[in-house]
Formats: sequence, structure tokens, C-alpha cells
Amino acid sequence: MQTVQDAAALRAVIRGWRGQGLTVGFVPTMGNLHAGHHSLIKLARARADRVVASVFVNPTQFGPNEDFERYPRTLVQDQVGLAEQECDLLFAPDVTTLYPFGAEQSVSIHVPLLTETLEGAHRPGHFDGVATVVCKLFNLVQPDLAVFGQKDFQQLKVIERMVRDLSLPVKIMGAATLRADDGLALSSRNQYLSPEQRALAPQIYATLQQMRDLIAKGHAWPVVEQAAASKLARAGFEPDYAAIRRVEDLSEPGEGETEGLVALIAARLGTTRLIDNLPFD
Ligand SMILES: Nc1ncnc2c1ncn2[C@@H]1O[C@H](COP(=O)(O)OP(=O)(O)OP(=O)(O)O)[C@@H](O)[C@H]1O
Ligand SMILES: CC(C)(CO)[C@@H](O)C(=O)[O-]
Ligand code: BAL
Repeated sequence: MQTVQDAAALRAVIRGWRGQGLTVGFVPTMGNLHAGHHSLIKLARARADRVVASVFVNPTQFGPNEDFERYPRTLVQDQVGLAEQECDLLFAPDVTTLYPFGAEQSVSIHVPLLTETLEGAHRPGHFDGVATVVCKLFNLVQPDLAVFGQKDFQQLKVIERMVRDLSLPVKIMGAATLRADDGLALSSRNQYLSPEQRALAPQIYATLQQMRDLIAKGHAWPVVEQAAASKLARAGFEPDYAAIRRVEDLSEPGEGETEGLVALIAARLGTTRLIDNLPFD
């Protein structure tokens, strides 16, 4: 597997593949890759002739008090994992390739409404950073398809919306969330957890399952949300939200609505913020 850092080298490889009539699948990441990311590569492999992954810790999607500085950067280890997954090309740009005028002076993409709730409400500006960098990466890689994890459920929705609204010529695919045996969704941020916090963390997924079961039994969604947040707080989490929303657009369900819903949780254990979700069908 080849690694390229600059746009010209990336374009040269892609042009070569295009010349041979090959299709390109793309998996954008922030690195520190785990089996969840590898499953995305596998899906891209199955659907495209060549697979490009990117590793870039995008400054514009982190708030001022978030973990941009301490986010784990493990490029050599990531290269080994990607090569094992038969990824064809790693694009690992530096910040000036993606932000030639500096991050503060960048054109910014804002997806309205969908980004005002849940993660967007708790991480102001986060999805502008995500949409902007993903659009820039799509323009550089020009993939036929791109794979995103359902673990970042709202992110997947935001990207789908951006692609449709801007008529970007890329097919977006969602990949199922990979979990540890105890249910905890794999995430680069799990390694911030102390052993005690790691033992508590699977309660997020257990709570999502309980939320699903309570809705199936006919409980009202605002009551289910309240019960989930209280349970997490009692267990030692600081929940940002425990929400039941429509899969379609993450809007609030109507009274008695039980179809096409998803439960989503964001909760902090100490300084580590974890997110997870469970679509009901
Ligand atoms: N457990 C998982 N299963 C499937 N896909 C995942 C999983 N974790 C992350 N992804 C997906 O991998 C892509 C890159 O995510 P990212 O690099 O932020 O990894 P992460 O482990 O989620 O890190 P973070 O700690 O930032 O949440 C995203 O599309 C994300 O949804
Ligand atoms: C899509 C992404 C790579 C954009 O920086 C990031 O938000 C992520 O890793 O999910
Ligand atoms: N996985 C989403 C990227 C972020 O948390 O910033």
C-alpha cells in the first residue's frame, strides 16, 4: 500500500486508475484505526475496484475545549492495519493541503437544521467542520463511493444531505457499528477510559437496548428519554442526551409513533465523551 501526502501525488494515482476504467471507494478517518474502521475498508473493497483511506485529524471539527491536541495519532500502526485490509492507497495530508488559506479562513459548509440538534447542539460548529473537510476530501479523491460508520449516525445523515444538496457525484454507504463483546462500540476514544470507566461504558449500549424495548412496549418517548438519562446519571455518567428520534431526519417523533426510530446517547465518563446509537429496525 502506497501513502501519499500531497494533492498532486494523490491525483496522479487516481488518474492512473481512472485510465484503466477502475472504480474508487473512499474511507475517510481521523486515524488510530481499529476493527470498526477496518470493516469500512472491507465494505469499500467489496463495492469498488480500488480503495483509498484518508487519515487526517481535522482541526475545524473540534471545539476549543475538546481533545484535538490529545487525539491519538498513530500513522505507522495505521499503515500496517490498512495494508493488511488490502487498502490500495492512504492519503495522509497535512493541514495546508486541506486548508491552503488556514483553517480560520476556509470556505465553510453548513448543513442547516439537521446539525442544530444532538451532537450539533453539544458541539457547536462540529458539523460545519465535518461537512467542510469531507467535501474537500471528496474533491481531492473524487471517489465513486464513500463509506461512513453508523456509529456516527448524525454525521452520516449530514453527509448524505450535503451530497444530495450539492449534487456531489459520490454514493454514500453506511456501515454497521462494530462492538466489543460486552456491547461497547469500538472507538478511538475508548482508550482514554480508566479500567473502572471501561467497565461502566457498556451501559451505554445496554441503555439503548432498554430504550428500544420500552418504546416497543408502548411507553411514550419523552418518558423513555428521561428514564435513560436518569439511569446513566445514577451509574456515574454525565449524559449530554439520551434521545429517541426519527431515523429519516432526526426530528422528534409524534405521539405514539414507533416505526423508523433510532435511540441515540452521548455521555461523558470523566473527561471522555462517548456516543452510540441503535436504530430500531
Ligand atoms: N465501531 C465502529 N464501527 C463502525 N464504524 C466505525 C466505528 N467507529 C468509528 N467508525 C467509523 O469510522 C469512521 C472514522 O471515524 P473516526 O476516525 O472518528 O473513529 P472513531 O473511532 O469513531 O473515533 P472517535 O473517537 O472520533 O469517535 C467514521 O465513519 C466512523 O463512523
Ligand atoms: C468523517 C471524518 C473523517 C471527517 O473528519 C470524521 O468526522 C470521522 O472520523 O468520523
Ligand atoms: N467520529 C466523529 C469525529 C469526531 O468525534 O470529531
